Amino acid sequence: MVTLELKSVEACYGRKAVFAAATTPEIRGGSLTALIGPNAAGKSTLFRRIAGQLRGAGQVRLRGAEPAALRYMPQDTAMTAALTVYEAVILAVKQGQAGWQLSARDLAAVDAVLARLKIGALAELHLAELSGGQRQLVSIAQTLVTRPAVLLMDEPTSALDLYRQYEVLDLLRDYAAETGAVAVLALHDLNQVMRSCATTIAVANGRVEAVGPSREVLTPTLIRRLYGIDARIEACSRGYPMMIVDGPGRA
Ligand SMILES: Nc1ncnc2c1ncn2[C@@H]1O[C@H](COP(=O)(O)OP(=O)(O)OP(=O)(O)O)[C@@H](O)[C@H]1O
Repeated sequence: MVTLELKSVEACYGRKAVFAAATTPEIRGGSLTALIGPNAAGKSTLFRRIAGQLRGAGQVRLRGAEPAALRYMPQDTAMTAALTVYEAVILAVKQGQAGWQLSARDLAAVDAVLARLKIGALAELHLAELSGGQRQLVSIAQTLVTRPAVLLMDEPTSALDLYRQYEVLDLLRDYAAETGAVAVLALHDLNQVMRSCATTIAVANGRVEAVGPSREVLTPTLIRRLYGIDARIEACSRGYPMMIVDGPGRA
């Protein structure tokens, strides 16, 4: 079982502290965890701190996996446009590996991830030729190809059409269930969170405001506190909880 836990974690840029002491209970692998909060709340900053790109006091405790088995997919992925899709995913396989030789296993992993994301037909295209959504799917392929034990994905569905958003979330949920990976996704769509993510971490104003099962955390009270929005939680025709937005909260 892979788990991730934050103990009084500080995350700052120079003297500007975004989090002074973020603490969570153990986040267990095997299902998706949402990281939610308003713009500039610190979601990307917390990912960078967990991924080791920012330093600070406190402890990021990873159990059941090595730090090298963590992959962070930033919101804006810089891609070298001269590469083809296939080459870009190969490059992701070789990251952290010694040497440039490709094994049959590496090639099979690339083929498998492209097939799973249904982008095999794009393999020979250059990244510059892709649409925004296609580029996001390639980033997801690069993130998943090494089968990481910990995934931190910053708004992984933001450029995808509605069908693809749900397809990718289902794929990530299946991946976490199959591998036992801890998978934390920063998401803005709370309906997607309620449908796909077992656990939710809510952040705002440099604090972890709530952590727990999504259905318990995502209450109208919390939504109003985080976003200033009046909302109700009802059930859709398939029984999933749905947030109905009534509008900005009245003073
Ligand atoms: N490189 C940086 N240097 C200094 N401050 C930064 C830097 N990156 C982000 N910040 C600041 O840190 C705070 C948190 O930003 P962050 O990008 O983590 O928010 P977020 O929750 O991911 O927002 P969004 O939902 O808009 O993507 C903001 O006040 C932002 O201005």
